[in-house]
Amino acid sequence: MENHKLNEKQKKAVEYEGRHLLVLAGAGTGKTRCIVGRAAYLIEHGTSPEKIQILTFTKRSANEIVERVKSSLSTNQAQSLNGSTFHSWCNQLIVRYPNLFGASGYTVIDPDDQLSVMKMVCGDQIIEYKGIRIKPQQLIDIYSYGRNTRQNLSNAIREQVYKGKMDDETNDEIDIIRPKIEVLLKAYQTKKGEGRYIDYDDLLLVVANRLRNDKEARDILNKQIEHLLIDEFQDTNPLQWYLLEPFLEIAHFYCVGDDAQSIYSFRGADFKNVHLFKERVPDSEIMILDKNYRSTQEILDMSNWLIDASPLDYKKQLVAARGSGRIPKLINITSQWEEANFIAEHILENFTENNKQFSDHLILSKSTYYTKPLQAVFIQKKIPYVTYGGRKFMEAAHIKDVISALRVVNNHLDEIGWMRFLTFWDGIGEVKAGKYISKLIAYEDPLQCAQNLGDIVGGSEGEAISDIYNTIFLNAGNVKVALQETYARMELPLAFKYRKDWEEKRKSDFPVLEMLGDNYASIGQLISEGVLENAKQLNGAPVLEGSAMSDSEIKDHVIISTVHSAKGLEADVCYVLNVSPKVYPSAWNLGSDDKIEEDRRVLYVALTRAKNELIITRDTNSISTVNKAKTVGFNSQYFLEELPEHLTEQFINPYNIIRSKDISKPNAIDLSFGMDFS
Ligand SMILES: Nc1ncnc2c1ncn2[C@@H]1O[C@H](COP(=O)(O)OP(=O)(O)OP(=O)(O)O)[C@@H](O)[C@H]1O
Repeated sequence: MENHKLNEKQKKAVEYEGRHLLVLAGAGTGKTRCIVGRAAYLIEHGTSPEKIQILTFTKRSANEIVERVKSSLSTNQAQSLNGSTFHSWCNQLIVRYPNLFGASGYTVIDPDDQLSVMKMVCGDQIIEYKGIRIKPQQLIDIYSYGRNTRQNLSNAIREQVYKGKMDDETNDEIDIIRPKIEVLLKAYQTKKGEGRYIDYDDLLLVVANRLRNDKEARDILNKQIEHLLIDEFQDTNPLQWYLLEPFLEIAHFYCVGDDAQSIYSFRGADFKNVHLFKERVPDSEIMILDKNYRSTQEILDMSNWLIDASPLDYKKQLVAARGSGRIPKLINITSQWEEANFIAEHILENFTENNKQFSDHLILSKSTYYTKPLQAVFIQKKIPYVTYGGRKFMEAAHIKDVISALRVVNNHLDEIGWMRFLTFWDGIGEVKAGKYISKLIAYEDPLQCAQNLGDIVGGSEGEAISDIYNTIFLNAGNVKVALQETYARMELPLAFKYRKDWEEKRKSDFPVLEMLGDNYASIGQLISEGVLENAKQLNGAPVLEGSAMSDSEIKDHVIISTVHSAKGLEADVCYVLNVSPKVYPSAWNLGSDDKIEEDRRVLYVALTRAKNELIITRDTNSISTVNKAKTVGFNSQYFLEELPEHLTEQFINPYNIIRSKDISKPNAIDLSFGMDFS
């Protein structure tokens, strides 16, 4: 099993006998390996897998860890091991104990739906003061930030609207704007209650509040959970801690984290959870890992240099267990097309000549938006790729249309669901839909809706809508059939609505959706859990976002990821894009030391993903602009400004790298034909 490949310190951490442990360790030092090893160790030593809960930040890493535990054990002992995100774990608890948490009949709404509710609440009201206009999305952000950081409304407004400024003028403005925001946020909460909606953050609160206040709930879960294994502990936020705290008396905590990789403060992450671990967690210990097994020393030298230049003291100097390798390359480019072509050529060369697979290549960018030219070049050159950090399967418009029909059968008070389902049909606009909805939500149950829907809507749309509603109602116990029947009835209008890219992109998602239906016992479960899952990971059926190649053909693909979605990933060759002034750190963040340091950690995470080859690109135009700006006293605080020369090898024009293999003057052609005519 995996423990055999553990070093002394890792082994000690895996076999920890005490109550609560934090494994504090640098990039690539085996934190994931420790979680995998710990779960396997516990199971091998008699803990039943159902009593172990692994908590991660993405469904992808949860699946990966669970799969690794399973394959590291000789029998299928780990079949029922559970790994999930905080949100989906809470959701599972709520679904498993509907009475205990009192949330049955509630619909989980995703961020898009949250925005719809907020828009309904705002109507035509506008909050505007001194040139600052607060839009519904910003209201959601303030609300979510306040709840995740457990800070009061004024502080949440300060962070989200005023970039954390503390001066008197800002204080006065916050005092004026706050009451208007408060009214709308309270109206939003009321609307959620009326529609029986719970948003993602509510999932955590529902569980946390119950456990904190109810001994019976703690006793019940005490029988259910023995060990919590928590990945990326540096990125837990105060709300997550509020949820975890009551579990301290229920379960053993096994946390792994790296303070130098904390990159989620904009969602309220607080790496004090790492620094204050011993104070907050009685009966706990901290163990440290420092030997890096992922990268060669040259890659670590650059990463160490970056983090060492921080005013924060991370006490991190990673040492490569693998020894020395290639020096990182710093490629200066003049346009994104040049960058895209260089990367595409480099990958193709590796693929055809160096025996590498596409999946040996990982491309990291701060935003997916920046990678659009790269994606276009990949499509053109037929390089298969997937993107991480893009839109989720269940959040795509065509999927949400079909799901909206199921939502209104599951909860006929679901106004967002009704709005989407009714306005899907030609001839029904928002005003008409609003009138129908007020009648529909006055009914006591979905059966009455089923009986009256046709009459309320009237005409051919009324017939179609009522037919779908009744069909779902009758098949509520068989999610797959309900989905098939719904899709069969919506296919034509769907194909029309999305005619631009129906055939090549959207249509093929529906067999996946139906397959997904098989995993759920009820429509309610599909809706509440399905919105939290990324269907890409389910049943091993990949749904490619962006690539023109058909999904089933591709097993081997390049990964294009945002740095934020790249936690835990690693690859032989890594390209870190656009490490330019004004990007690292971002020009937006220059006013805040905390944000500059977070950008530094983002770059650190990116650099430390590479195993053997690290290729960094940067825009020469922005360097020359910054140089000019420097003469007038502007300081970009660019991270690579003082980069010591020996840490990287620099190139000016990337084509030189590919073409430098050729000589500059053409030889005369040598036509010795090699045919022996003797
Ligand atoms: N004891 C070991 N012997 C050999 N290889 C190891 C050992 N421990 C870890 N590795 C390898 O080192 C790499 C990094 O390990 P892992 O992903 O567990 O680190 P991590 O600390 O979670 O990294 P990060 O936080 O940067 O994502 C992996 O390829 C892993 O297989």
